[in-house]
This record gives sequence, C-alpha cells and structure tokens, in this order.
Amino acid sequence: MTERKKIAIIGGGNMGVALANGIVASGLHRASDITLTRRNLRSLESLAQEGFHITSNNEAAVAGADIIILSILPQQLNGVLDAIAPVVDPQRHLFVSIVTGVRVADIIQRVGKEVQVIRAMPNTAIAIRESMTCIAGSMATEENQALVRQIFQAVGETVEIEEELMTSATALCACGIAFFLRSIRAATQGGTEIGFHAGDALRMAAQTAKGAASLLLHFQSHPENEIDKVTSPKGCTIAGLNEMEHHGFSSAMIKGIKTSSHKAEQLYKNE
Ligand SMILES: NC(=O)C1=CN([C@@H]2O[C@H](COP(=O)(O)OP(=O)(O)OC[C@H]3O[C@@H](n4cnc5c(N)ncnc54)[C@H](OP(=O)(O)O)[C@@H]3O)[C@@H](O)[C@H]2O)C=CC1
Ligand SMILES: O=C(O)[C@@H]1CCC=N1
Repeated sequence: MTERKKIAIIGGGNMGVALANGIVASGLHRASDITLTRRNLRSLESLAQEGFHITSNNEAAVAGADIIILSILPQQLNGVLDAIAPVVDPQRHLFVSIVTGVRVADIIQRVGKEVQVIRAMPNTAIAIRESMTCIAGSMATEENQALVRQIFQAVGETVEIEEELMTSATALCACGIAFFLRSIRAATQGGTEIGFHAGDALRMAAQTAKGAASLLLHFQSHPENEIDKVTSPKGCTIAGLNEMEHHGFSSAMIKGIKTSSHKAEQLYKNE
C-alpha cells in the first residue's frame, strides 16, 4: 500500500537515520523512496551511497514527498515549519511528528494550513526494529492512520493512544530505554564487585534482562508472578530484592518516570 509513497525525514539525526534504515530493512520502502535532511550533510553521505536522497533543502524535500516525518528537536521545530509552510499541500502531505512535547494542534497552527498530523513516539530500539512506538492521531483519516501504523509496525511494536498521553508515553517508552539500560549497568557493576570481569558481567546482565522481559511478553504475565517463581522462601533473591526496595528501587524508577513526563511536557513550551 505504501510502496509508491515518497517520504521526507526532516532531521536526519539519531532517530531519523534509524527510522530510515529500519523502514528499508523491513522491505516496506526502497532507500530511493526516502529523503533525509539535515544542515550538515557529512554524516549522511554513507546513506546517499546506499541510495537514500540527502539534502539540506527542507522545502525541496517536502515538495517531493507525500509523507513528512518531523524528526528534529523541539527547539528546532518552529524555524523548520516556518520555512516549509509555503510548500505544504494539505491535499497531498501527511505529517508524522516524533518531536517530543509538540501537539498536533501546535503544528497545524504553525504551518497555518489544515494539514493532517499524526504523532508517533518511537524509541532508539527502532535501529534494530524493536521499537515500542506509541501513535496518536485520531483526527487523521483511517487510511493515513493505517499508513503510519504500517510504517512503525515495520520497525517494532505499536500501540495507539490518546494524544494527551503522549508525554507519558515519551517517559515510559522513549526515555525508558535509558532507564532500563542504566539498571543493566548497575547490575553489571554489582556483578563485577562479586567476581566477574566487566565485559562478562555486562553480557550476563544484558541477557538476563532480555530473559526477564521475554518472560513477561511470552507468558503475558505480571512481573510479580515471575518474581514469585524466583524468590525461594528464606532465599537469596528475596533478600537482595528487599534490600533494593529498602533503598528505594521502585520509588526511584516511578519518580524518574514522572519527572521525565513532566519535562517532556515543557520542552516545546520553553524552547
Ligand atoms: N533520541 C530518542 O531516544 C528519541 C527522540 N525523540 C524525538 O525525536 C526528535 C529527534 O531526536 P534525535 O534524533 O535524538 O535528535 P538529533 O539531535 O540526533 O537529530 C536532530 C537532527 O535534526 C537536524 N536538524 C536540525 N535543524 C535542522 C533543520 N533546520 N533542517 C533539517 N535538519 C535539521 C540535526 O542535524 P544538523 O544539526 O546537521 O542540522 C540533527 O541531525 C526529537 O524531537 C526528540 O525529542 C523521540 C523519541 C525518542
Ligand atoms: O531526552 C529526550 O528529550 C528525548 C525524547 C525522548 C527520548 N529522548
């Protein structure tokens, strides 16, 4: 269905490049269907050799595309929208924004045209097509919602949410990658203190974390169900787990997620 659509990714940074590579790896589009933009093109040159189009000219990229994926920082958005607004055609263009903290209404207002906008919040696991992407855009047509779902489904899992929950999704799923990685790093440091070389400890901790997440997804069970299977009575797991809780393990994660959600809400307003 999306085979013939042309895509412009405005902002070929971490996420823009990972998304472009993921879409092509999934077979949904060819590299030649995708244009990536950024001001400094040097880091995109290898992509050009793979068949992607690269340019610093956002207006030209938009004019040549059907789907416009906004992948710039919140503080860079207004300048870009002002520049591309004259070439935006609401009959042709579908906007997909992964920009944190920016509402659909903000984009429509800045562009000054009734263009369709769908928000998506992927995470960096998009690079290996394992993203958890939250999508909001119920004002767009069913066809366009399906189109966007298809793109992000090609690079991981998707869930549709109300737009008002988008900054919460940012904290839980996008920032969440860093939270889980930090907990793996902490486990690695613990592992080193009890006898493993750092590299071995990291591999052991990462595979253990992957196993824990896979148990939940495979059995569709609650974490406490799986924890109950690990914690032998008077055993070593419950002793360690309770020690962590005495030091605020769950509380730290909850407070961090709330802080990130609040910050995500502020990013565009304070740009
Ligand atoms: N990183 C993450 O985990 C996630 C990020 N997001 C959101 O996605 C967006 C992108 O994040 P991320 O990829 O990490 O950020 P990056 O800073 O890596 O990418 C932003 C890119 O935009 C380019 N850019 C800046 N100004 C312009 C312009 N005027 N025209 C064209 N390109 C421009 C920059 O390149 P240059 O300076 O060369 O122009 C840069 O490559 C942000 O809004 C972020 O909040 C969403 C989910 C997860
Ligand atoms: O830290 C940030 O602001 C971006 C948005 C979500 C993940 N990274």
